Amino acid sequence: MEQPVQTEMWKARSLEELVRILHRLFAEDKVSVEEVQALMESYESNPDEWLQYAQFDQYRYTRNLVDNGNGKFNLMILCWGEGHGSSIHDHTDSHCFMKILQGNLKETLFEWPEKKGNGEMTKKSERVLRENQCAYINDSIGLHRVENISHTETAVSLHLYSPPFDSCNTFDQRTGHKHKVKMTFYSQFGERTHCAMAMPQENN
Ligand SMILES: N[C@@H](CS(=O)O)C(=O)O
Ligand SMILES: [Fe+2]
Repeated sequence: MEQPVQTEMWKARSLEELVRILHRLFAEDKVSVEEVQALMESYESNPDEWLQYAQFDQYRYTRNLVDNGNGKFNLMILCWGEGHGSSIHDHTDSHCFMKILQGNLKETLFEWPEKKGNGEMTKKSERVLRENQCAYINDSIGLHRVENISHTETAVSLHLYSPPFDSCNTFDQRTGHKHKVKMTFYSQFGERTHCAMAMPQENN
């Protein structure tokens, strides 16, 4: 009988421990997507540990930097008010892990538009991600839109991007046309980011 490949199983008992193990994994030359996903899923969300990073905005979802992973990854907490959502976007050739810390998020997958296309984008699938679940996406899987469809509950998610990036493309669902946007942090390490220039918050 074939033995299943034994990957090391980690359990992160706190957010701090999760960050510590992530640093260890990303210090290696090769990082396993499955291992990172399983590790992030193993952390049982405890609001006491992440509340300091969870800063909400009235109008749109916020991105709050938790750790810069020694340059190898960015770990951040995204806060979604009732009805907040992203546009359809790519992930700039990075790996993207998304774990739900509180509430539910709907993820809709789309195909990349045709090079010279000019029509409605093709929806591939949709699903609802629930507390403690960890999803994964990269550009070869496709594009996605993420939404907190609840009108009564906020949602909080933990995202890991490797390598880190600060811009991505957003796509118009009707035409497939893309538009490069810069992404900013609402807070970093628990401190509200100062906007030196009166720059509008340009998430996707
Ligand atoms: N990739 C998005 C969040 S999500 O909608 O996956 C971001 O980093 O802002
Ligand atoms: Fe995303």
